[in-house]
Amino acid sequence: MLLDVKGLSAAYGLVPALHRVDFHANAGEVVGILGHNGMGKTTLMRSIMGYVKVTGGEIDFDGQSILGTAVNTRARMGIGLVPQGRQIFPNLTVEENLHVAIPGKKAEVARTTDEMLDLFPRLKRLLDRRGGALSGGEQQLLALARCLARHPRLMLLDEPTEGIQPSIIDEISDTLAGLTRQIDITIVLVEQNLDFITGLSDRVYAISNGVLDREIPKAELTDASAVSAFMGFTA
Ligand SMILES: Nc1ncnc2c1ncn2[C@@H]1O[C@H](COP(=O)(O)OP(=O)(O)OP(=O)(O)O)[C@@H](O)[C@H]1O
Repeated sequence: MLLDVKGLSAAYGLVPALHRVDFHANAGEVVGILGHNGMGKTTLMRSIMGYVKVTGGEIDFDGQSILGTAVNTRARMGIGLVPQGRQIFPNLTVEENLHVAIPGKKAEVARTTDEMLDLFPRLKRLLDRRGGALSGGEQQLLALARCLARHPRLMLLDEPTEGIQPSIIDEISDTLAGLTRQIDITIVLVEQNLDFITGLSDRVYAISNGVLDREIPKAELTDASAVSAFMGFTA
């Protein structure tokens, strides 16, 4: 098991956002977490990355507790986050956006940039374009490349389809599916898009009002009313 989250709770001041969340991801898996707006998806991703101070529970990464460690430490251990809204630099070019994400000397930066362009060939012809002038889908590819440039073992994806045209969503899905075949990576993604999540994930959980403690059985994922019940089971 690469990531094991046990009884994780988090709050904003006195307002609880996560209640005893339990889930895990095995090495090489794609794990999807489905939830409506405001259910705690972003808080969960940011808690695992270390941006949100948790109030209880445990997060083990590769058999080691990472609670209380800094974001940088978790990044060095091999955890990467592609944040909601992508947060690329709008005034830097695609190439510059990649370069600022890659640690190391010039040769290492050039080598890793080439590696990312092989994984995301669509970015090749966009290298000189400003981040702010990319479409939502292109920005998402760049955000994925920036995260992968640090060679994480676990990639956390916060709503990768948000604000992206349906036709490009399929391309993002194919790209992610291709990645899992090309490189050694474990993915945990949070989403509201059922088709996207079921198309990509080996296992799917639902989060509702900060509660996540049950996996949705595979057979139920094709039954919209069963999925709705899972998504609202604690409401
Ligand atoms: N910085 C904050 N301060 C106070 N409350 C917050 C903060 N961030 C989130 N919340 C609250 O915590 C709950 C969970 O929010 P979160 O952003 O994790 O949900 P989400 O599932 O990612 O939603 P969305 O899909 O809208 O991004 C919500 O009730 C939200 O209003």
